[in-house]
Amino acid sequence: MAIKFGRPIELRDAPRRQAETLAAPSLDLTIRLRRNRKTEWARRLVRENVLTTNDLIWPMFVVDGHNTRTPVASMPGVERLTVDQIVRDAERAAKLNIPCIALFPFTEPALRDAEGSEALNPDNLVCQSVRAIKKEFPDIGVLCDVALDPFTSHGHDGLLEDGKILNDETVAVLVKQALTQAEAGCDVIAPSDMMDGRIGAIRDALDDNGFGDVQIMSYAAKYASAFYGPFRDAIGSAKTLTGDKRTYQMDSANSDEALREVELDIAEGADMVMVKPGMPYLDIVRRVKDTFAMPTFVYQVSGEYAMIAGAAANGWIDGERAMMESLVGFKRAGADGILTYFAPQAAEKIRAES
Ligand SMILES: NCc1[nH]cc(CCC(=O)O)c1CC(=O)O
Ligand SMILES: [Mg+2]
Repeated sequence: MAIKFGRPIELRDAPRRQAETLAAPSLDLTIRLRRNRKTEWARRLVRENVLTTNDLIWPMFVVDGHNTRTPVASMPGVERLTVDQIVRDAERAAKLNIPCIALFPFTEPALRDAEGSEALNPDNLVCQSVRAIKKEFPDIGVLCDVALDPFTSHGHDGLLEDGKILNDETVAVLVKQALTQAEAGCDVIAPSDMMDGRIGAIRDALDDNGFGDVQIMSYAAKYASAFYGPFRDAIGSAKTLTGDKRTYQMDSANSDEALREVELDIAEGADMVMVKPGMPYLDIVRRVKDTFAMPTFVYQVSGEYAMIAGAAANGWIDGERAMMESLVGFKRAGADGILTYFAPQAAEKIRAES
């Protein structure tokens, strides 16, 4: 039915109802969208998007030591965990039915060097964690980030020469890092470095080395963002980072370019693609999902978490409602899943309400 000014065109010539009295004015509206919002049951009935526990990937920070949990100051409620404690949180994830966890290491400064060589140590914190988690909870998905920044003395994701990040030389190292993680038992390789050509190179190497079943989730459209600040505190690269990452991460003003990045990563063999950060880039999530119909993920990054958790801790917003609103917003934008530090809280809330 064609509609103009709130009155169906077919009804435009029909006699109008008289307003009852002037004291109680009544608009002559045939259509009132508020009817469907009147009651909780009706709101539930017409709800278009739902967040479920199946949508969640829980990022965790691992640190050397034993039986220790250290709060990350800029991420209220998030801690760095020793390997034994990572296994305890993996257990919590498994009990909450969260499908997948993501691992990020805090590397001791003494182990960092210009080449990020600790990334290739088969006994580094990430590999230790993967083995420990898989031993106790083989059915939970484990995702490992591929990039050199937790391991380099300069805090960049790649190899640095004369102030420049080398692309192809970095890709050669990332391939070795991915193989090291696959060897440890990682299920999903997630390159976050934004070098050109790394997805294809990693896919080839995985296939050639008997890891044909290891999935790749590409950080395909990753922007140079101020919202990564608390993460860099958490992995200890905030103070060491020289300069910024704008020669490899995307310019936040760009949208078409994100489609080109995603298209290439799909062509090179990505099984799943990701947009990062999340809340300021919902338009990118929507365009990527509509254009490629791929499993599309979004990372609600540390700074987004900090904004909500920090404001909530001050009593400025209702933290739980802001959390759920932000997460369903990703679903509405077309995301199939969300990497979020809120994963355990959100899963608990979903469970309590079902
Ligand atoms: N390449 C490393 C990496 N992987 C995930 C994040 C950020 C995640 C977050 O902020 O929560 C970063 C930081 C960066 O690129 O500087
Ligand atoms: Mg790319």
